[in-house]
Amino acid sequence: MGRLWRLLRRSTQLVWGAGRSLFLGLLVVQVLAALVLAGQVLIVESFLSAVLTLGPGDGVPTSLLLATLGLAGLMALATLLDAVRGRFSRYLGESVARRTYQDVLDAATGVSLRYFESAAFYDRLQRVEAAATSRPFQVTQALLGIVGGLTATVGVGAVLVGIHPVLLPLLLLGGLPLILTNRRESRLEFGFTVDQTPHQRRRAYLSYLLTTREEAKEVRAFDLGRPLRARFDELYAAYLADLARHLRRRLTLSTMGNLGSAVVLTGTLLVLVRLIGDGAVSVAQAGAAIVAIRMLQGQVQTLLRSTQSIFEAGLFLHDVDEFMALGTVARDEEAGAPAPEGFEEISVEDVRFTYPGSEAEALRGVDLRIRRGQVVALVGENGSGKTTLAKILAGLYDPTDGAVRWDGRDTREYSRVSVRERVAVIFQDFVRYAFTARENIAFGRYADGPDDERVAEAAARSGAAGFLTALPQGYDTVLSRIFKGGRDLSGGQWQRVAIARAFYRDAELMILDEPTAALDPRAESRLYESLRAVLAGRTAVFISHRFSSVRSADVIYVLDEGRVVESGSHTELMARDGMYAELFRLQAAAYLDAPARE
Ligand SMILES: Nc1ncnc2c1ncn2[C@@H]1O[C@H](COP(=O)(O)OP(=O)(O)OP(=O)(O)O)[C@@H](O)[C@H]1O
Repeated sequence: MGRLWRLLRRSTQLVWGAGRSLFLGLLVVQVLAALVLAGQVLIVESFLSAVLTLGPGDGVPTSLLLATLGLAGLMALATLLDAVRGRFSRYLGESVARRTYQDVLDAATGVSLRYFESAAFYDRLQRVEAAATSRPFQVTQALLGIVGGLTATVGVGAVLVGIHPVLLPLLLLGGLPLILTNRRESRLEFGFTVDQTPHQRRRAYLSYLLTTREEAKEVRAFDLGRPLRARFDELYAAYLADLARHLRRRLTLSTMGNLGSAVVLTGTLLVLVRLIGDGAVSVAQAGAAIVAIRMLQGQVQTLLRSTQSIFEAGLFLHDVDEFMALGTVARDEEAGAPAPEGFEEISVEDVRFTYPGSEAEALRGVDLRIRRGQVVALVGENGSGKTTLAKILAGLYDPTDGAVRWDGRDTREYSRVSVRERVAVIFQDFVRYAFTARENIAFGRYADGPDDERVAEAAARSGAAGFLTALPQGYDTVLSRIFKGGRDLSGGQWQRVAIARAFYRDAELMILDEPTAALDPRAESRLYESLRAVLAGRTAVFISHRFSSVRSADVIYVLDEGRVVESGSHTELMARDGMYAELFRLQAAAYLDAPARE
C-alpha cells in the first residue's frame, strides 16, 4: 500500500508538473462522469417503478416521460464527457511525455562520455527512451482512471448501498482476485521488457543499417541486404516466440483473476435473487441494482486496471528516475573551479588510461609537455593511443592514473565543463550535421547562435569558403541530401567544414585528429601554412599519419603501445634514427618509388 501511495504521489507530481490546469479540468470531468453514472442508476430505478405501476390503457405518466428524458440526457452527457476526456487526456499525456523526454535527454547529453562505452548504458537508454514516450501517457490515463473509478464506485456504490447494504461489499470482494493477478502481471511485463531490450537494440541496429543513407552504399556494394534482412527476421521471429510465451503467461494469470471475480459476481447475483424472494428489495430496485452492479463491475475493473497501470508504469518510471540520477553525475562535471583563461604549459605526467569495461590499458604512462603557442604533433601506429590521449587532453576523460596539469595544477581541480570550454577538438570521425553550412561551422561555439562574420572567416581559413558560397543557398544550404533542398559534400570538403568548426571555436588549445586525411595535397599544404596564422599564439596538437604535415611541427611525440617512445623536432628525430625515422622513410620511399632503408 505504501508503494502505491509513493507511486501515486510520484505520478501526480509528474502529471501536475506537465499541465496543472488541464489535469484539474480532467479531474472535474472524471468526477462529473461518475456522478452521471450514479444518476443513471437512480433514474433507472424510478423508470422501472413507473413502468411497473403502469396498468393497461393508462397512457404515459409524466414521471415515466421525465425518467426517459432524464436517462437519455444523462447518456448523451456521459458520451460527451467521455469524448472530452479522451481528447484532452491525449494532449495531457503528450505534455507529460515531453517533460519526461526533456529530462531523459538532459541526462543523456550531460553524462560523462564513459557511459557510452557500456552496453548496459545503451540498454537502459533504449528502455528509458521508450518509457519516456509511452509511460507518461499510461500514467496520465491511469491517474484519471483511478479518480474516475473511485468516484464512480463511491457514487454508484452509495446508490447500491441504498438498495441493500450487503451488495456493495460482495461486489468489491470480487475485485480481490484481480488485484493479486494484476500485480503479478505488471512484474511479468517489466521483466519481459528488460530481457528483450538487448535483442530489440540489435534489431534496431540492423534496421538502421538497412535504411540509412550512409550505409546504403556499402550494403549494396557488398550485397549485404539479404543476409542482414535474414538476421533481422530471425531476431524478430525469436521476439515473437518470446512474446507469445509471455502473453500466454499473462493470459493465464488474467483468466484466473477474471474467473475468481466472476465466481464472486455470480454469488452476488444469487444473493440479489434471494433478496427479491425474501421481499427485501422490490423488482424496480432489483432492476436498478443489476444496472448498478453492471456499472460498478466496469468501474471496479477500471480502478484495478488503472492501479495495475500505475504499478507497471512505476517500474518503468523507477528506471527513468535512476537514469536521470546520472544527470547528477553530469552536474559533477560542472563542479570545481573554472579553468583559467589560458596556460603557459600543459604537462601530461605518467598518464595511464583504461577504457571502462576494457582490460587492456590504452595509455601506459605517457609523459609530455606542450608549451603555449607550440604546434605539437602526435604520431604512431594504429592503436598506439593518440586519439585516447587527445580525448584526455580535451577533458572528455579523466586519466585512470597520473595527471594532466595546466601550469602545475591538476585539471581535475577544475570543472570539466570549463576545461572543455578552452579546447576545440575535431576527431577523425567528426559529425556531419544535417543542418545548414552556417550551423555546421557555428556549432563550434553555439551558445549565442551563429555569428555570420566569424563563420565566413573560419570558412575562409579552413579553405571551405569557396565551395560553400557556391552552394545554391550559400551558407544556408543544408548539408545533407536527407532533407529537401540539401546538398552533400565530398569527404575533403566535409573535413574543411569540420576544421572551420574548430577555428570558429577560437579556443586556447586546438586538437585536430587526422585533420588532413581526406584533403588533397594542395589543400593540406595550404592548411598547414595558414595554421600558425590562425592560431595566433594559441596552441595546437594534431594527430597525423602523413609525415609531410608532421615535419613542420615544433615538437613531435611518437607513441607506441600507449607510451611516448621518442620526441623532438623532425630534424632531431631523423638524426636519432629511431621509430620516427623509420616510419618517415617508409612513407617517403613509397612516394619516391625507391626502396626504404632498413
Ligand atoms: N572506446 C574504446 N573502448 C575500449 N578500447 C578502446 C576504445 N577506443 C580505443 N580503444 C583501444 O585503445 C587503444 C588506443 O586506441 P586509440 O584510438 O587511442 O589509437 P590511435 O593511436 O588513435 O589509433 P589510430 O591511428 O588507428 O587512430 C587501442 O588498443 C584501441 O583498441
